[in-house]
Amino acid sequence: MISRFPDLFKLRGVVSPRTHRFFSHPPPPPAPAMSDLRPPEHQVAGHRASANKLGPLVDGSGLFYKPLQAGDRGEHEVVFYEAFSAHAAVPPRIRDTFFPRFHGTRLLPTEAQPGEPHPHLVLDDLLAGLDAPSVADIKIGAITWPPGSPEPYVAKCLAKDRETTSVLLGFRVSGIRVVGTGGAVWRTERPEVKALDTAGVRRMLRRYVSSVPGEGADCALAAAVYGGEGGVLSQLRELKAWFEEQTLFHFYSASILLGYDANAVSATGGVEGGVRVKLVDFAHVAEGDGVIDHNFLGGLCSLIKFISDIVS
Ligand SMILES: O=P(O)(O)O[C@@H]1[C@@H](OP(=O)(O)O)[C@H](OP(=O)(O)O)[C@H](O)[C@H](OP(=O)(O)O)[C@H]1OP(=O)(O)O
Ligand SMILES: Nc1ncnc2c1ncn2[C@@H]1O[C@H](COP(=O)(O)OP(=O)(O)O)[C@@H](O)[C@H]1O
Repeated sequence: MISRFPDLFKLRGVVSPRTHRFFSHPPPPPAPAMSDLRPPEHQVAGHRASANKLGPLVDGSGLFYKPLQAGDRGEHEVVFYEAFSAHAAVPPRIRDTFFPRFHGTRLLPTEAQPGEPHPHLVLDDLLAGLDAPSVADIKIGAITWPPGSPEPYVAKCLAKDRETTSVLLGFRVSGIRVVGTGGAVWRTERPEVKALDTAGVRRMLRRYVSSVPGEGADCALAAAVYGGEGGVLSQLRELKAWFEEQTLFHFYSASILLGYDANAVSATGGVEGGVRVKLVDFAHVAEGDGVIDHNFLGGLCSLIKFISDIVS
């Protein structure tokens, strides 16, 4: 195993990883047929599956299949999930509330590589069961590359962090999809989100909880989705409390994924079935080494402030 962060294996309480154990976890459900696999309709950011590109797949069974990325990145993400899933010091409530459950890895056929099955992480589909998912992907941290990254990669990330709001705000919006009244879907385009400034980020966070079509933002759902018991704010604060303590992992380039069912927002407040606040994308997680993840924590505090301003 070649890993940029070999010490991740040495974390206390971690089950030692064996690589290429693509069928090593609790008996996996039967492999889906290629005809059942499709790119997730609700994906808002990241690499997308197409005829010549690998990307995540779903099969409607409640599972999300993320292809292992090239180089050591894919294996690194597997190692993270194995370490995190088994780590004795991770509170079960944090693991279960804020992270997708990991079901091991699996070789799957893909359209991009016919005849050459590719290993995929098998995760819970975080949007499963939502009738009309409104989704936001927010990449946390002013710095998005882990220590020890090769210089060209650092330069590429630094350029993106500067061009976007990452450096300034400690987070950037990577993609949003909102289901409005009547089922109309509004979603961001890549060039648009990349060009967002502070005012643009504020606009997007308002748009996410608005029911009007197009660009408008009435924030009609802000109290239900962002505020209240179990809303986004209270969950982010719970997550923040853990980040104020945890020194196990540094979550470079990870995103917070928000999800709610636009058809389940109650007029009297709250969202039936709750609002989902989850972390995704762990290809660049580094060892915490006894130090707080101030990069993630700072971005999280900044996001909390933006959202609480909208609620109030
Ligand atoms: O592959 P690229 O150049 O399109 O960049 C990916 C980004 O797409 P972008 O072009 O910025 O919209 C992509 O950005 P989004 O998630 O789409 O915001 C990720 O940052 C991805 O990094 P990783 O999956 O965390 O390793 C980025 O991949 P790497 O830069 O890590 O290769
Ligand atoms: N477990 C999951 N369940 C549902 N959707 C997910 C899950 N993980 C990721 N996604 C969707 O896929 C997108 C990209 O995921 P990510 O892990 O960030 O991939 P990449 O490494 O290509 O950036 C996210 O923005 C989100 O829309």
